[in-house]
Amino acid sequence: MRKRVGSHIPLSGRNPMLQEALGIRPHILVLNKMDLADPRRQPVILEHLKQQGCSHVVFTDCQRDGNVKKIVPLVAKLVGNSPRYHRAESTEYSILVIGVPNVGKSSLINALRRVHLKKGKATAVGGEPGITKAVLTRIQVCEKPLMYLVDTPGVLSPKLGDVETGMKLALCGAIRDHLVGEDIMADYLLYALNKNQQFRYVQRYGLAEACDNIEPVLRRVALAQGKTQKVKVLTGTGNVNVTMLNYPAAAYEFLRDFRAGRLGRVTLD
Ligand SMILES: Nc1nc2c(ncn2[C@@H]2O[C@H](COP(=O)(O)OP(=O)(O)OP(=O)(O)O)[C@@H](O)[C@H]2O)c(=O)[nH]1
Repeated sequence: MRKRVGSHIPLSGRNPMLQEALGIRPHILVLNKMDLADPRRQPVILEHLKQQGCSHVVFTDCQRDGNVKKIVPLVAKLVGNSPRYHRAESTEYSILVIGVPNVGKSSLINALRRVHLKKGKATAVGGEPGITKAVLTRIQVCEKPLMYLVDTPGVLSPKLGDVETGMKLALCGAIRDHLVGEDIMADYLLYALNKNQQFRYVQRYGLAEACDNIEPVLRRVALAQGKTQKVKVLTGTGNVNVTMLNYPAAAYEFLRDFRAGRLGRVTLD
């Protein structure tokens, strides 16, 4: 069994209840989107996870297949080392992929298929007739050893520890933007970028210097990206069309830039 969270949030993305449910089952932690996270933080993160009893960790980039090759041998080794899973009659592996929404679970399956089967988009091979595909569908990802993955819908811990954890998950797309509010998320993102000393936004948006105030940042984003809207204003002498900056659209753009790595590599935890 296996689970994964994003490299942006290697700690906040983990679900304590899953940790418990996994128990002694062999599992590895895949930290995907490593291309978006700060590589200098990797050793500290690994050490922290090790202290929590999580020592099988692989950082991956599923868009460029980075480190994807490491997964199958590690899974085979862990299962091989677990006496409970030694069943001579069966040599296939069925692995569950668990992770918060948007972390790249489907992308991992596709990447594994590209690497091991030289095939692109995943096709379901073991769907039981009559059972909704979305519920449980096994997808072959490797021939030797014969390995299947079962994709699961993204799961979130029913109780998020604190507000900041929720914000980090939202920034990574695990919680729908509108539920939190793009403006509040943009504000938190600016705080997080400054805290991580990641100042690429200053140059990208043509700001004079780093700042703690979201308003001038969004103003620059809106101007740079042409995020304006015409608003009709009623005056005593008739209606006037005024061009206003569209701050919500600018906030959305700011979040998109971050998620695409255009604001630099950041590890939020
Ligand atoms: N930069 C980067 N983006 C990635 C990587 N892996 C996946 N993505 C992107 O992340 C987004 C979500 O990927 P999915 O594979 O759909 O994620 P998921 O976990 O299956 O999502 P849910 O089904 O909602 O739980 C997509 O836009 C992917 O292109 C990666 O390693 N690096």
